[in-house]
Amino acid sequence: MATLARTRAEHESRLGEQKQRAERAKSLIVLISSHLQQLGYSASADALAAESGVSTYQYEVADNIELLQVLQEYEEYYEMRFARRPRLVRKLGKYSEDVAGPAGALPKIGGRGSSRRASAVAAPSDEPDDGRGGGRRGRTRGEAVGKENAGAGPTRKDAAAEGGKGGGATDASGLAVSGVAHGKAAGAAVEEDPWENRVRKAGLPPTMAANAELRELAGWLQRDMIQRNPNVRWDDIAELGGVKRVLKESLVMPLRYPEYFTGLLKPWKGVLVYGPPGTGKTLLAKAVATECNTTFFNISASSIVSKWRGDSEKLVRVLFELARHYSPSTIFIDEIDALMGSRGDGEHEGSRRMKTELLVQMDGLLSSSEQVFLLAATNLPWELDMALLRRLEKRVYVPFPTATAREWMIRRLLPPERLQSSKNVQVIAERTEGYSGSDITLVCKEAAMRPLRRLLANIDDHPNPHGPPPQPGPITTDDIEAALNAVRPSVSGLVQRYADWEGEFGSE
Ligand SMILES: Nc1ncnc2c1ncn2[C@@H]1O[C@H](COP(=O)(O)OP(=O)(O)OP(=O)(O)O)[C@@H](O)[C@H]1O
Repeated sequence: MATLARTRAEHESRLGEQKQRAERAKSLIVLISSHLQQLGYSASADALAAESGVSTYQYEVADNIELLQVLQEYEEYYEMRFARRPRLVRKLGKYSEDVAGPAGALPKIGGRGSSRRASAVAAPSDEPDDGRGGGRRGRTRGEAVGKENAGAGPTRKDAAAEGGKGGGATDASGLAVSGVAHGKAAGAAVEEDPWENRVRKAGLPPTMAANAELRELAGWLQRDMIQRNPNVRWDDIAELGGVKRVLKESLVMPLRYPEYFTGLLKPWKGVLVYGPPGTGKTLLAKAVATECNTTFFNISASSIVSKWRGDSEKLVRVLFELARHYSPSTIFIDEIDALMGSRGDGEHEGSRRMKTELLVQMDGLLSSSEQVFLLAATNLPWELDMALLRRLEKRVYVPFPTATAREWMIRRLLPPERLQSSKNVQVIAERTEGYSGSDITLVCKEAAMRPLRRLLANIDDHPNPHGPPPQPGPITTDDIEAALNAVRPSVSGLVQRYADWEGEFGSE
């Protein structure tokens, strides 16, 4: 009954999402039509109405809204978040000349090549490295598509949220595919992705395909937990050289050079990264996934516990079975302490069974040569079950950032042209000892927000939509001071405890 109720609730939520998407698509057509009309392209606007089937003449754009403004606000948001302007379109080289016709001619809407063009919207910058570390590096093996899809910034949590919203699209083979193709929902470039390809081709293991309950669990994992190339490079992560080395050695190199990792050197199957919250553990997992090009299961333990409480044992079994089926695979379990805290007397029976299942599955990995790896992250390693700890053969501490790492992060977030004085970078770096990477992001965001707040307090309520938007002033020393006072480090006082635990259980 519980399963039925859940299925019904999910179905209703999917219908709601579909309706919202259809509404959004209609609004977009009306906005584009209005924009075309403003530019005098009324024939194109008529063609758009005819081809889309939206009776644009029945709608008007609501007050204070227009396409240019929507784009402008997106640009401002992006710049505030990622400290650089988004690149909205780019040239397609020879392809563009083939399909676009003479310079200046509007492409036929819905015609050949239009989806390629639309897909380039919101592609991240591909400028060469600008010295702030945010630029693009040359593409390497395994990096094929993610640049277009992922942008430089969105986090796993963002991506998971997108996946959650993505509904339950299934392809002809009954496979849930929308989560595998996050980029599609976002309207980003859609090209063959090696992981997606692998998942599609492999379908479901026959035992799962034949069982409705297991199919449901597999569908959720495929839809919400398999992540496309997360597009985080090692160079996007400040310092942490020792941790990167261990992760490369344990999870990346064995896949690239399996011939070296045999016998005594057979690869580690379980790696634990631990340390204070916000220090980059999830980023590191994404870098592993980007580098290895494995099928990447990005699991948040708390989402398993909250969504599949009663079925979590089965879910764990299905997870590992799918990972084997789509191997090479990396299973990243974030907040593993939520799943595998120490076992106590008052523990719920279902939870006990789920933990036992995870241990059984880990044993299966450790004793096999299958290319399936478990990467687990926790903020509180001392709360982990000892039996699990023994199976996580490599344990690596992810510490708070050093002054140099902090300075590097701040330079990326607050480029010099935003600052009244470039000395402010050092001021923040010196004053943020004991802050995590995510605390530093908050400080920089708060500092950047203050000039914008001043601007918004005095802005004209009816701006000229065609004029250049007013720009916020520079971030002043007072803004930095206020931001440092407003954002305190989210964790303090545990450094010694981490050091003690590392001394006893660490294995770097
Ligand atoms: N070493 C780093 N280099 C660059 N950015 C970092 C680093 N550490 C943290 N950050 C910033 O902090 C944010 C949070 O990092 P992340 O989610 O990887 O931390 P976490 O250790 O997994 O946190 P939690 O334990 O709370 O899940 C990142 O998105 C990034 O902006």
